[in-house]
Amino acid sequence: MSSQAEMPNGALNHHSHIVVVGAGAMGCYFGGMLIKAGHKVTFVDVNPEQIATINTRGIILETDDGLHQMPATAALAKDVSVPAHLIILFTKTLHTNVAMASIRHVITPTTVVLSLQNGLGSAERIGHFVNADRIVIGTTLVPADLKEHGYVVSHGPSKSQIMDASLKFPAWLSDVEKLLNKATLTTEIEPEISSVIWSKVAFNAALNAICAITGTTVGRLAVSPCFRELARNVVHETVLIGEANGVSLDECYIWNNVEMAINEHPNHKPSMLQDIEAARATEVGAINNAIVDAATGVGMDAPVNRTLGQLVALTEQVKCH
Ligand SMILES: NC(=O)C1=CN([C@@H]2O[C@H](COP(=O)(O)OP(=O)(O)OC[C@H]3O[C@@H](n4cnc5c(N)ncnc54)[C@H](OP(=O)(O)O)[C@@H]3O)[C@@H](O)[C@H]2O)C=CC1
Ligand SMILES: CC(C)(CO)C(=O)C(=O)O
Repeated sequence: MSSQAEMPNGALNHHSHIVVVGAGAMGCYFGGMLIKAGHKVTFVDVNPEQIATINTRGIILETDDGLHQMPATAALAKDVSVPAHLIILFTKTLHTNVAMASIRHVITPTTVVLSLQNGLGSAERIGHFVNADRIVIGTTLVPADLKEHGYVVSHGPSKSQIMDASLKFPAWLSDVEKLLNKATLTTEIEPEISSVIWSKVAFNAALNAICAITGTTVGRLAVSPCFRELARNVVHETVLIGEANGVSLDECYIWNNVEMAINEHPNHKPSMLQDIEAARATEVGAINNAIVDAATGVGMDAPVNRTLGQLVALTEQVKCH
C-alpha cells in the first residue's frame, strides 16, 4: 500500500488508502463500488459479526446490473494502523463523534474526510477532528438496503453532490469527484452546498419520518393522496425555515426529488425505517428536530416537523424498548 509520503499534497488517486467508517448499507455500497473499481478499501465498524462476515465473504452488491461479490477487509478502528488518504464516513449522525474519535490515529494533516450522511450539522461534528479545509460534505440519493451483513441491495438512478466544507474549492476536490465517478458513483461538485443539504433534509424530513412512523415504503404510501399532502407540508415548512436561515431553496426541485423517489425507488426502505425495524435509535435529531431548532433560532415555529419528530420518538420508544 502506498504511504502518505508518496502522495504529495494529499492527492487522491488509485493508490490511496480509503477507510470507510460504518460498514452498514451505505458504507458497504460505496466501499464495494470502490473495491470493484480497483481501490484499496478498509471497512471500520463496531459490530464484530459484521466485520467477520465481511472478512470471510466480502461485500455483495445487488444492483440494476446484477450481483457482484468482492473480497474485502474490515476491522475495528483500533486495529487499523495504515494512515488514511480518504475517510468516507457512513455511520449514522448520532455516532459521528465516537466514530471519528476512534479513527483519529489514522488521520494525517492531508487526510480528507467525506460525509454524505443525512441531516444538518455534519461539517460541525467532523470539524472537531479535522480542519474544515479537509472536510467534504454533501448529499446522496443512492438508496441502499442492508439485506445481511455486508450484503446491500440498491436499485434505481442516483447521484451525489459534494463540496469542501470551507468552500475554497481546493484542487483535490476534483480528485474526490473523479475517484467516485470512476467507480460509477455518479457525483458532481456543487458550490451551493448549503442549499443541497437543506434540500435533502427537507426530502428526508418528509419521506424518512413518514415511512418510519407508518412502517412502510414510499411506494406503498404513495397510493394515498394524504401522503403527498403531508409530505408537501413538511417540504414547504422546511423551505420557509431554510430560507429564513439564509439558504436559497427551490421547493419544486425538492418536490421533484420526492416524486423521483416515489417512482424510481418505490421498494427502498428509507434509512430511518431500517433503523426502526432494527430497533435502533434514528437520526430524527439531525433531521426533523434539527429543523425545529433552526426555526427556533430565527424566531419561527415548525409545527409539522415538531409533530413528526415526536411521532418518530414515540415509534422508537415502542419498537426499540
Ligand atoms: N441507507 C440509505 O439508503 C441512505 C442513507 N444515508 C445516510 O447515510 C448514513 C449511513 O446510513 P446507513 O448506511 O443506512 O446506516 P447503517 O445503520 O446501515 O450503517 C451504519 C453502520 O455504522 C456502524 N457504526 C455505529 N457506530 C459506529 C462507530 N462508532 N464506528 C464505526 N461504525 C459504527 C453501525 O453499526 P451498528 O449497526 O452495530 O450500530 C452500522 O454498521 C446515514 O447518515 C444515513 O442517513 C443517505 C442516503 C441513503
Ligand atoms: C435513499 C434516500 C434518498 C431515500 O429516503 C435516503 O436518503 C435514505 O434512505 O435515508
